[in-house]
Amino acid sequence: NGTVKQQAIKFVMWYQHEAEKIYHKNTWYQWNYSTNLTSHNAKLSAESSINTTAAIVALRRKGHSLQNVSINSEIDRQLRIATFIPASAGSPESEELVGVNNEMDRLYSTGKACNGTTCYSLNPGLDGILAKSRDYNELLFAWHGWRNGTGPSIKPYYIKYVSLMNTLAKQANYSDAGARWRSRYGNNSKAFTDNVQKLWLQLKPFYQNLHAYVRKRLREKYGADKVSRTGPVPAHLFGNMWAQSWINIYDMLVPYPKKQILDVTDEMVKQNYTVKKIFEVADEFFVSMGLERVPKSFWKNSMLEKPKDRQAICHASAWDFYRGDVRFKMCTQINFDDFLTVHHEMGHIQYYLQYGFQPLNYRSGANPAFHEAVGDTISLSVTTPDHLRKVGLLKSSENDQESAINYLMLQALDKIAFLPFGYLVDQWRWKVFDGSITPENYNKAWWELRTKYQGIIPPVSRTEEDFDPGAKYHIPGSTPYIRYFISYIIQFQFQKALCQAAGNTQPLYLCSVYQSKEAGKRLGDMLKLGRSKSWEDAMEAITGQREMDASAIVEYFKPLDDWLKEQNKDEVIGWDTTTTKPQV
Ligand SMILES: C[C@H](NC(=O)O)C(=O)O
Ligand SMILES: [Zn+2]
Repeated sequence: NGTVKQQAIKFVMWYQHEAEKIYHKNTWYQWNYSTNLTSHNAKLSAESSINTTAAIVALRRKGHSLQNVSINSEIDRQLRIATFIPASAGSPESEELVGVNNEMDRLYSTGKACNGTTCYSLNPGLDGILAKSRDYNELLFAWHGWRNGTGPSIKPYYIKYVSLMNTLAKQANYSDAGARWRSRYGNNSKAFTDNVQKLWLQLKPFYQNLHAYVRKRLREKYGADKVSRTGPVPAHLFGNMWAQSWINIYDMLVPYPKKQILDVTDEMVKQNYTVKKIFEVADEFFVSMGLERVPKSFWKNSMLEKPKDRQAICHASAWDFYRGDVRFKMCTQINFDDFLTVHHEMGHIQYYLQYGFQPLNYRSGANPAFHEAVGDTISLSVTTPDHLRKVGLLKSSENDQESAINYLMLQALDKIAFLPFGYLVDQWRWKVFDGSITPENYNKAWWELRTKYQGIIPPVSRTEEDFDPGAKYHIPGSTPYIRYFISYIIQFQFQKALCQAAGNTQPLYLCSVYQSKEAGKRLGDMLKLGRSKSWEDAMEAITGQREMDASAIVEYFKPLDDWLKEQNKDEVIGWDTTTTKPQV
């Protein structure tokens, strides 16, 4: 009954429905471990990963029970479109890898730094010290303590992880795990890494301009004996555990202190903001553009605050359980950092909702950077002075040039400060996977990259007993990182396109697409594609261009770059890397 094609499609529809149930169940076991880090739950999560692959393989085989060769080949063709099974899935190495990843996640998420009997976790705790303290030695305790409490215990697992990842990559016909990760951006790895390097070189002068200004301010604050005039800066003074975002030291860097200053954290605390309120503000923005609202189940199923009675992975993440079940896991605090993170994660949730109707294989970002850019693009509108006034988080209403420079400085401390770190993490990891960085020089190679790109040095000497990459979530968490570097650039491309769609006539940095249904349609149409089309097609759908392009971020920050050039007339730009020895 019915043609071969119709019978095959009927099977694949049934297959999708069954497969969604299997994936939903497996996701729950991973969620169960991430929100309750017991060894029992680790075992269940590893078992579930193995059972899932076996169940999916069995499900596909059901199609072949139709005993008709032409239907079977049509089914295989349809299945290749509708879903995927990693070639290495179900192998003994993939089972061992799940166990190693679970243990590294647990070691990272339960890491502590103690002084005497008082012990601190990262969140809340050490990240708050890095954000608020202005005491050189207190900052040093938190920075050094966190690295002592994570790296060394993770390192042996990491060495095992690298070899398993490479074995599985080879089973899937990749030269190494880095090549497998880069393949998500297209099949020309060299062209991809050349493109990414080109973007960095375009933005490096601006970063060094910002670095020179911040170094001067930190030297004024902590003294020339701690912060040299021409060398790299001690890594623990930037308000962030990895010196990847400098917004928490904005108060030391405000260009015009007498003019309007955004202090979202202060306003949120004053207004007794709740965690739920932050999520509602973010959700409402998407809805105002005609995009999807999060389902009711989201509020019931999500973990929005750090649990009191169990250990959880606090690094924020958004989860697609399929079947319309989308969730959040975050140890949210009431501050600007987390206000931005909530919008970032709500961007992932929006993508899940928009491509939820696609075949399983297409329910993913056009490339991983697209997934990271959605929420941040919306944040560019949400954090404009105009919108913060609308939601009551900014009281003053000046919009002169000096207030604009104050505002652009805050944005640059988040977006420009991040670029070298976003770029270097996978420069290190790709070399670890291809073997040019070996366990004997993991840490030395890490700090060479950190000094070369970020212009920072460790405040205390480091040895190969340390494993500082292990003190950054994404390394033990096995989450690729170049996606964030690319996202920080393409999100301005997206914002420029959405502002055009919304009929914006203001300078790009003042544009907000709040309530613009045209902008919502432009964004929604691209999100619905998932990865059913190439990322170049998706980029064209939203911007009209087919490549990643830094001109939008350059346009957005131009007034600040000009201002910094003026400020840095007598400063040395860049840093001499001879002084990689710590300042003691
Ligand atoms: C930029 C990156 N964001 C994320 O993990 O969501 C980070 O936090 O390091
Ligand atoms: Zn993300």
